[in-house]
Amino acid sequence: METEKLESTLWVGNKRYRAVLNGWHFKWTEVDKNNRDKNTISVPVSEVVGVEEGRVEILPQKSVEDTDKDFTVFYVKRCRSGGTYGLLWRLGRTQFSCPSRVLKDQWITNLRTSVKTHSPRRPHRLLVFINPFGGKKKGRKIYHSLVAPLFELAGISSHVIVTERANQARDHLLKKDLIGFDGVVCVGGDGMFSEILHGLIGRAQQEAGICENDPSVTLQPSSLHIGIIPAGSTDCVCYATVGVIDPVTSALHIVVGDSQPLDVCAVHQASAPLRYSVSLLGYGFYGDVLAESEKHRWMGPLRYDFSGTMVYLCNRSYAGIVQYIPADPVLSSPRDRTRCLSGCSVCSRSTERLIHHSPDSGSSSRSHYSHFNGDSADEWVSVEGRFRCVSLTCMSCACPRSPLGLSPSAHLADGTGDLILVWDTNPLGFLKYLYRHTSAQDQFDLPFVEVHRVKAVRFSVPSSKEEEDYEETGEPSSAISEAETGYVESASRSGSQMHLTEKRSGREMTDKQKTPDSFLCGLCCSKSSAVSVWNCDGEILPITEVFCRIHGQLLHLYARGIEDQALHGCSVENEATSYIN
Ligand SMILES: CCCCCCCCCCCCC/C=C/[C@@H](O)[C@H](COP(=O)(O)O)NC(=O)CCCCC
Ligand SMILES: Nc1ncnc2c1ncn2[C@@H]1O[C@H](COP(=O)(O)OP(=O)(O)O)[C@@H](O)[C@H]1O
Ligand SMILES: [Ca+2]
Repeated sequence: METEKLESTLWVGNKRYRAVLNGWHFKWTEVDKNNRDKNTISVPVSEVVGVEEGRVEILPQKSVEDTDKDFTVFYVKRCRSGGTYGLLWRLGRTQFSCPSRVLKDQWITNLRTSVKTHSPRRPHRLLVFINPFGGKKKGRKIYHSLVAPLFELAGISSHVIVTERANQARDHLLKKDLIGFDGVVCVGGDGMFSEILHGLIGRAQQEAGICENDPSVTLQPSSLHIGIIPAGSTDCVCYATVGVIDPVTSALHIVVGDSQPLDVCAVHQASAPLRYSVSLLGYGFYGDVLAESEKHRWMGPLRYDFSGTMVYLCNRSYAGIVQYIPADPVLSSPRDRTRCLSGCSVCSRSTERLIHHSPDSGSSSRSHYSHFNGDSADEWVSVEGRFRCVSLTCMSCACPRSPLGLSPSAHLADGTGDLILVWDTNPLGFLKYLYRHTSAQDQFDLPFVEVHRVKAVRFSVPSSKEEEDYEETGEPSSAISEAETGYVESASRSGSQMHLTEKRSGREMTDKQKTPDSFLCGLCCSKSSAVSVWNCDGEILPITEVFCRIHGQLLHLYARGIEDQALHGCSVENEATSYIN
């Protein structure tokens, strides 16, 4: 737009600059005494956070020196962070002096207009939920000292709710008036994010008159974006969508109005309410770790390391039948060694596919997905045996514990999930599998591990297992000991591949029958069970049988995916954790 263009001499300290605003970019180039150009700094106007009169400072505290020929521009500055794959965003600030007051007013007006024109998706009003008990219990401090000043600078007004109980945020989003809000901010961990996800998706279905419990309907995306300020224990959704766990970086992505679509897995259970998952839906090891960790919440984030060790020592595996509908292998593969980065072409192609193929009304139009006992049997692949863990994830699940994640080549918004089957193996083999999550070694290159890119999954327990479990205890995951150890061969992939699996019945064990493994279970968990539970983004689902369907791009986050470090020249900085300790 012509009116936004501006070019003049400006001063920064005692150095003279030629400053140019051309609509999309604001650049300033140092000019030496002989009028030769030196360094140029170029900022896309979409990354300008605010333009203020005078000489202004925001962090750590706001200060304003009201000089009439000066203005201050705040913008996004990138830094590399030690040990992570993404880029840290910091608030850059330059104080300019103009030759006249008129020119200063012109710069301020043109810069502000340019931001409005070229960055139209910025939020103006946000609903903020803070979980004061998430992670290291620093949610409130993180929000008020690091995030709120940035929102204020960007002219965002926020309504803040510090939760007083679990599910308060979900219930608020399901029932209260949300008119006027552009988005919802979650200050907490993956469990808190899950509450907000349930609230917003539920609300969108209510408003569209869609029955979300029907696995065959196409769900309606929520119109509100979600911003995540990481303040939890795992913070996997933040790490996998931004590349760093850093409140300032996340707040700046919210301020500039970034938009990252996200796949969501709907988890249908026969006799329990529908759940949604975006990070990990895990049975076996990850279910057991979560169940164990709930007893040690007082340990904070360390509870997962402690419980992970205990559950590993218990050396458990579980019988299961896994069925899945494979995704189109031509589009991508979980073993193609690519990574879903900002501007990912696989996800962009999926956007076109999803937009063109989604039914226009979005209401209860039928898709080819079947119900629990459904049809379209020819598409389903079935495997059966004993598993250390069965994991389904719509994204890489990268987190500080596992910087590349459970499935490093998974895509955030391609409408598929990755199903990881870890068959029963010896303790050393399983340790090798777990250990590979902490490095760049391929965790799928192990004989007892399979990974499939899928659209839907069913999981059940061979019928005798569950019946015996229920008969003895009245509930699926209670204290049933394991006995009668033998070996049977169970067919996988319709008999094309055979897996040697252990056969166990659900009868009480005598002391004589107890193996060293179950002795350990007696020590750490006081119970052992024939069935595990599901870990659904950090929430325990105490059932075994589930039907899962991936809904492509059902949510939008204020994020842009992990930025490729190679594409951005930036300094190295190790301050990811230096703000709040
Ligand atoms: C010998 C070294 C073993 C290291 C194993 C590392 C494997 C880590 C994979 C972690 C995947 C995490 C997926 C995210 C799950 C979260 O939804 C869930 C809840 O998070 P929050 O609400 O923030 O508490 N977190 C977990 O289930 C923790 C799993 C930790 C397993 C060790
Ligand atoms: N005020 C509260 N009191 C107790 N639990 C809460 C509160 N607010 C939220 N929760 C619940 O706490 C759980 C864990 O929250 P989260 O922020 O993910 O922390 P963490 O990552 O440490 O598990 C979530 O499932 C959420 O429902
Ligand atoms: Ca996906």
